[in-house]
Amino acid sequence: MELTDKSLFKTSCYINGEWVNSKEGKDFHVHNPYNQEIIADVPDLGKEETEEAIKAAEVAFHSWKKKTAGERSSILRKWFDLMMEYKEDLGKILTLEQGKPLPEAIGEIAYGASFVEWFAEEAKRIYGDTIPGHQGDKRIVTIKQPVGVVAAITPWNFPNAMITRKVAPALAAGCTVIVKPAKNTPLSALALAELGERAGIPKGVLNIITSNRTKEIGEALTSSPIVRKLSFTGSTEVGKQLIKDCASTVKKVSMELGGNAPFIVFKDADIDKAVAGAIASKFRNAGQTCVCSNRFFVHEEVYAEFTKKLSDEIKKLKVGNGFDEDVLIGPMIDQGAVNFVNYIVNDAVKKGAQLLDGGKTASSNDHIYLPTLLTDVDSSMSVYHEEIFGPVVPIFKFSSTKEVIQLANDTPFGLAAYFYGRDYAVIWKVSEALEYGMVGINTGMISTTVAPFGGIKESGFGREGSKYGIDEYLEIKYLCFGEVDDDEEY
Ligand SMILES: NC(=O)C1=CN([C@@H]2O[C@H](COP(=O)(O)OP(=O)(O)OC[C@H]3O[C@@H](n4cnc5c(N)ncnc54)[C@H](OP(=O)(O)O)[C@@H]3O)[C@@H](O)[C@H]2O)C=CC1
Ligand SMILES: O=C(O)CCCC(=O)O
Repeated sequence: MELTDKSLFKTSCYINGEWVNSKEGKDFHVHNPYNQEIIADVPDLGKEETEEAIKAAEVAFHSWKKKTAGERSSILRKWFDLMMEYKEDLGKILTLEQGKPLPEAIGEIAYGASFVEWFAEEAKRIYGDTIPGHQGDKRIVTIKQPVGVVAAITPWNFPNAMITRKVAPALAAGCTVIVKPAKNTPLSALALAELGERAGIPKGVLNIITSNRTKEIGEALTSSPIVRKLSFTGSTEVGKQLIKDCASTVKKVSMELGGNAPFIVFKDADIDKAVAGAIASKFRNAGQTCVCSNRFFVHEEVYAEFTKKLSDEIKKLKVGNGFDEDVLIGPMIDQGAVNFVNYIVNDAVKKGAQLLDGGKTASSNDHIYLPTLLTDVDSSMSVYHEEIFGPVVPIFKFSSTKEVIQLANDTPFGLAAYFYGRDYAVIWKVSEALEYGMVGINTGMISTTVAPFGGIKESGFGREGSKYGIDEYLEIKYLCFGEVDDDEEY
């Protein structure tokens, strides 16, 4: 892999403005998910280094919060500019450690950078209120202040954007941050820190801890009274544990957890558009995205047409090494992910589903799962209940709007939902009836910096991006001004 700037390939951690290694001299391997080759060794930090990072972030908080919004904004803006300048290099590092096709990886860098640009601007718009007093001698004002030291725990599926979506609003608000990236994809996080340093982020404001001792780091972050906020993206199971762990110090918490997105095709839908939307929403990152469509509900009158057209498109998807031209589906992140998708598909087939496409790994590479289409699927199968996190489309048949709303909502998750139809009376009703934080109507692509990203139910709480995203890193303080005696009349 050729980088225009080789110094972006960092293999040390970043704490208090220094590039550091493990005190115990421990490292762990980072693998290329396409061929399992070792691509780097990074520090396996523990509790001690985590506590040092927390301390550094606490010290830095006192000066960072005092910078003007304009000063914080211009540092963030420089960081954005550098990300865009090096987007090809950052994309290559991302593909190498995560596997997604290079154009998709570069797209993620631009997406990640867009949060930095957006929150550079939002830093200047942290407004308070004046509120009419409840008594004649009272004046009421609110101000917003940064919550303090933030911990961000991020996943491997978006190794760049899930960091910037948390760090940019935190820094804009005046908070300082400790990031623990996923152990599969630490290199993108370290490259971001390198560019952050070049942009002028002061020491201690952004700290990156890589570790193979996940639980130890998690406990050090969640038990610390200095850390006032935890923002997490990952599985619902881990999210629930982290919420419990944060209770002991009553931290402010944001959780962006798993999904089980329905994709509904009504009988009046534009079927070609629905097929294009299904491909876009399902196969992004080989299906390893929390907003990927998980269950496809298609009206019985258009079931055959939709299935045939989708199957034709699925056959065109090229799988392979993310660095090869025209590849649209790269490898799964690891063997565990391949095993899980295999289990989901085999369970469905055993219970009567028909396999129209895929259903196995590629003959050339057993970490690439072929795009898979299952029909005759029903609610007895795991594919109905579980987040697949892989390139599998299970199609269910429905006959009435009432029935499909019930099916769509029949899950503890509530992140994203999609539907295709033309009747605006139905569109409004369905939009309101779906118990999800985000709904795509006649589109399979909903993610953007400008809109609030987040879920309800067991998909979590809190919103990222948009004008709301910065609120997660702010506290509202209310000032009640009483009257001071003054003899003069005005
Ligand atoms: N909502 C989403 O975007 C995502 C959802 N998922 C779902 O979760 C499934 C499993 O994926 P997986 O990667 O295991 O997701 P996890 O939830 O295990 O990992 C996400 C992040 O949390 C960290 N983590 C895990 N356990 C702890 C802990 N006890 N304390 C502190 N941090 C912790 C991980 O660290 P480490 O890497 O060191 O283990 C990683 O940084 C997927 O198949 C998918 O269904 C996964 C990723 C993202
Ligand atoms: O799977 C995730 O958690 C990342 C969401 C990516 C997006 O913003 O669309």
